Amino acid sequence: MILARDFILPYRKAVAGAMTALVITAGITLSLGQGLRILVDQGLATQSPDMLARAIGLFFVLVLGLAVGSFARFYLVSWIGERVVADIRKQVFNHLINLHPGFYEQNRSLEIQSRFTADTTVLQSVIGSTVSIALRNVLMLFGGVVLLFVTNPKLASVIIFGFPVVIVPILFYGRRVRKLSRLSQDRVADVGSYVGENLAQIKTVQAFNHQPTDRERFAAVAENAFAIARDRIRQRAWLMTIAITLVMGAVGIVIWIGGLDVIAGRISPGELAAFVFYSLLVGVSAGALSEVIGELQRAAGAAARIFELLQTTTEIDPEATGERTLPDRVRGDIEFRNVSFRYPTRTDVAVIQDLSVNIHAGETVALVGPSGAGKSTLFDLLLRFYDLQQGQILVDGIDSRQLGPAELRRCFALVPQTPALFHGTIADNIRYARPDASLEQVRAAARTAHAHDFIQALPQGYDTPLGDTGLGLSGGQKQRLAIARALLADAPILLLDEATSALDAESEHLVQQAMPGLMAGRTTLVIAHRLATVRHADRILVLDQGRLLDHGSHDELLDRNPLYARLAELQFRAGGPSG
Ligand SMILES: Nc1ncnc2c1ncn2[C@@H]1O[C@H](COP(=O)(O)OP(=O)(O)OP(=O)(O)O)[C@@H](O)[C@H]1O
Repeated sequence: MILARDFILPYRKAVAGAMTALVITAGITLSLGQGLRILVDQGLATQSPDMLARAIGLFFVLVLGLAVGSFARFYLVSWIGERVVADIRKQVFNHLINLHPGFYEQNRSLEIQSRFTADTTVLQSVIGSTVSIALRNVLMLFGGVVLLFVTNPKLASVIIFGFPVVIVPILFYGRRVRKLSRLSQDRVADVGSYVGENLAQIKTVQAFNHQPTDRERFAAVAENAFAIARDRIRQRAWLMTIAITLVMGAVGIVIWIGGLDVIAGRISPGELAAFVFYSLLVGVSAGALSEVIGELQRAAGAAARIFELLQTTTEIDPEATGERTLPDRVRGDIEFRNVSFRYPTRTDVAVIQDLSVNIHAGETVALVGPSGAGKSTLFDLLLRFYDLQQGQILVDGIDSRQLGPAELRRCFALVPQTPALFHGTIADNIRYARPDASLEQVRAAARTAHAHDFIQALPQGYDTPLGDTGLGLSGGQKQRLAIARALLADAPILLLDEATSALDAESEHLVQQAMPGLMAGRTTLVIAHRLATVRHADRILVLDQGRLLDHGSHDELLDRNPLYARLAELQFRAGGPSG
């Protein structure tokens, strides 16, 4: 299996060390019974302090061995668990971050996140402890049974016959407890997600005075969790009671039968003591094994889910290097040649239909069309998030499919409609495309993007940490950060998706002012929502239902294209200084 081959085999030395420690500690634990026998028979029964001292001496040697062995076992096994899980997490992340974006449309990212964290944690606890507990107890169980027979075959036979009577009820209740504890964990997760959802939306909750309803609903969730937990506790209490009664009852019977043998002189007291020790050991190991079996099954499930993720193949491999490379200075010519495209999840709709257009280096082209016309899809295709079914997209005359995705994407800087900000400082976010950029370069980009002033006004300036989603910044400020990032990326082609309505007039004015600096010397494709943008564009492409209806300047299109005239009237908000 992949787990053993790819992840555990590299650490075979640690595994061998752990196994050795495991066998040694199990051996010592088993030999403690023999030590006990010597202690009772030679140390105590002979009433000789010398013999007692020797027996105790042996005992301490064994204990020392056990202590050292347990240290090695615990350290090595836990180390392997943590090491393997760190490797798995890295490998899964490296795989996920390269998967084609389409994958995330078919799989909920929350689900994938839970595989990533919860399932790897299960694996970690299993590799880092459960497997070792299981192996140790298997060794103890078999060793214990063998030594029971070695110590006293007659009593051992009594135990073996009595074993099922003790173990079957314990297994039965053990299974019920396990089932209930899984249910109970699920209910606790419900409690967690209910709290998480409501706290994340706290303003909506309070604005609509929804607290009484939430209190009631949450009470039900919490009470439900309690009810399941109560059942589990009750079963567990029964399990404990039955286990103590049966195991101790069995021990009592053994002591009784064995005691009679001791009195009759058929066996020594030490033998009886060792025997009781081994029967307890066997009982405890069997109990422990029954507990970890469920855990091992859970781990098998977790491993399967993780490796399923690793085995999904990416349709567009960003690591792949195509057969061609671009020159150092890309001019930024783009050509769509008879491009047709359907999304893999919805093959019945042709989102782009036989689209051909030439965009020249340095040109600013506005994409305009009703919602769903396919404007964003063109960006996705340019960035090769999806592959075309028909036609070609050429950059500087080279078919983009002949370029490796990484080679292709270095030609583009993207400013999405909702700017994506990441955990880190403002400077980190601007540096996103060029992590090695100096603070001076970051500041220069921010100045051109008209972001410098508001950044300076923040208490920590460029070192202000942003929350996961850029919490604490206005829509316009986020947009200008995204522009600064694109500026610093310094790519020959700019893909700009204008925000539709997130900006107030003032921010929009600033964003508009930042535009010329951004567009200068670059080929710019902009999904336009503003009059100012279309007026400034060299050319406007009018799209409808995946087709290119027309192209030309604002005034030409107003005259001759009824769809454009309608869009111009309805859609373009005259934001910022119009041209
Ligand atoms: N990932 C996807 N899977 C399947 N269909 C999609 C996907 N993304 C978009 N579509 C469909 O493709 C069509 C074009 O969508 P696209 O987002 O390109 O339009 P748009 O012109 O950018 O619209 P808007 O201005 O509303 O953003 C729409 O009908 C949409 O439903």
